[in-house]
Amino acid sequence: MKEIDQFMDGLRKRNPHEVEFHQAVEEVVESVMPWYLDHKEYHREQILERTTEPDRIIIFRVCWETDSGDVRANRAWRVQFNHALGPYKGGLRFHPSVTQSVLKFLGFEQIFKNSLTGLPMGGAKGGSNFNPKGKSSREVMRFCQSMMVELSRHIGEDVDVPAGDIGVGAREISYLFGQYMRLENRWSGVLTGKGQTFGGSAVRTEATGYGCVYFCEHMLNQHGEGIAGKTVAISGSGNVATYAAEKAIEKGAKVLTLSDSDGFIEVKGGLSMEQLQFVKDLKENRRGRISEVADTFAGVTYHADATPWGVACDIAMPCATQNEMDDHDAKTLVNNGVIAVCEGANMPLTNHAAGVLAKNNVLHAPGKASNAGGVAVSGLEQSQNAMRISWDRDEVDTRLQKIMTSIHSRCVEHGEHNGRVNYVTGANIAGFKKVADAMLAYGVV
Ligand SMILES: NC(=O)C1=CN([C@@H]2O[C@H](COP(=O)(O)OP(=O)(O)OC[C@H]3O[C@@H](n4cnc5c(N)ncnc54)[C@H](O)[C@@H]3O)[C@@H](O)[C@H]2O)C=CC1
Ligand SMILES: O=C(O)CCC(=O)C(=O)O
Repeated sequence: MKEIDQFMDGLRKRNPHEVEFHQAVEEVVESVMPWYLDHKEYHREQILERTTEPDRIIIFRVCWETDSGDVRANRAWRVQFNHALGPYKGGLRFHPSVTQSVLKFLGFEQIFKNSLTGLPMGGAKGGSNFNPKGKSSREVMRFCQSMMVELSRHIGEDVDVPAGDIGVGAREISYLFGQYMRLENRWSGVLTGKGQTFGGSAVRTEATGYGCVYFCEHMLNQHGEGIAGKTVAISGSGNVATYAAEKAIEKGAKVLTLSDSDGFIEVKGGLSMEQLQFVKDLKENRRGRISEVADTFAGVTYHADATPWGVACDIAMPCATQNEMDDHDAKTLVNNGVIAVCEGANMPLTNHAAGVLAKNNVLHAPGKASNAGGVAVSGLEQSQNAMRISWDRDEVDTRLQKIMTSIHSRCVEHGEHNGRVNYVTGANIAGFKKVADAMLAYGVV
């Protein structure tokens, strides 16, 4: 379509070399453009141009000392993308692959994901190229404290509320939060994903993985299928992957794989809760490699330097990182009879891989819909903090399930055609429309 090509040419010129950002925008623009051109009021007010330009990007140096007294300098960013719907909200990522392009793609996705939750949250993302792997907890603490000195000037409970992402879990959020309190001399719900004894919400840890399975179940039910008895290949072994596995097992599915950046484990009989508990301890506390699971349990095979997508399964849940599934992987899954791909990670598929799924009628839930459970419970954590109350586990889980049901309904509303739902189109239009309407109401700002 000529309008898409023209728009993308301009975006690439304005943001040279930011390939991940180009990819995320292209996916949204391809879904939204026909609808956008039919709605002249958005077009006239240049809403697409404005939503693809971040409100601001803060870039700063983070200096810290290793345990042996050596000085290190990392780069950190906060991309405050769009706050039309509420205070900026989105995670922080610590990984050597973090660049401005990666954080712009994540911040851009976050705008529409947060819109889909129905909660008042704008979109942002941040992080650093700091690599926590192999660092002691004291080194991680010093890094977090130093990062917060600058970050604290740009965030606040009504301004911007960061949370975790890859490499940022309960330990890092606690160090960041402790330092923020020290600097500001007051308690506030400035971060989410906090420990439950100091303002964190029940179910936040589990929320992204659980939400992904809730969404997957709706998607299957909508098309006459169920989740019980299905085989599931999951990638990753971090926060999202382990809690997606937990909920899938609870619902009677058989989880065949988990992975990390070195390789994957295959459990032909299906991962047991005991094995999953071992993985959680391995990754959350001992910070070891997934191969250890195969060294410990009979019936578990380790495949080095490989991804799980060659394993025949009914459902694939990529829960590790961006572009972890390419068109070759997607073709292999299709040839092996996959019926659904449900994204736990952000943008885990290349746009070509998504094209292969669409061509072969595979149900495909995009992350901005299926992994929105995490930020949704973060939004509930903000509400609890503001009201100075805390809901119990059942209350939060019930609210999470309602939000995932509502996101699914909105995808159906905007993506259904002849009884089949295109979830990518549905999620993009539903998420975009709400942001666009708010921006129209504000005038030219
Ligand atoms: N934590 C959350 O609440 C949310 C996370 N996400 C997304 O889910 C994905 C996973 O995040 P978390 O589980 O929070 O992070 P995590 O740090 O707990 O786990 C990341 C996992 O991905 C694996 N991984 C990282 N890079 C990899 C690579 N290059 N190849 C293969 N595996 C790799 C790691 O080994 C680890 O198992 C990310 O895309 C993140 O943006 C999305 C929504 C919310
Ligand atoms: O909980 C949050 O605020 C952010 C979660 C996140 O980073 C994401 O949805 O990708």
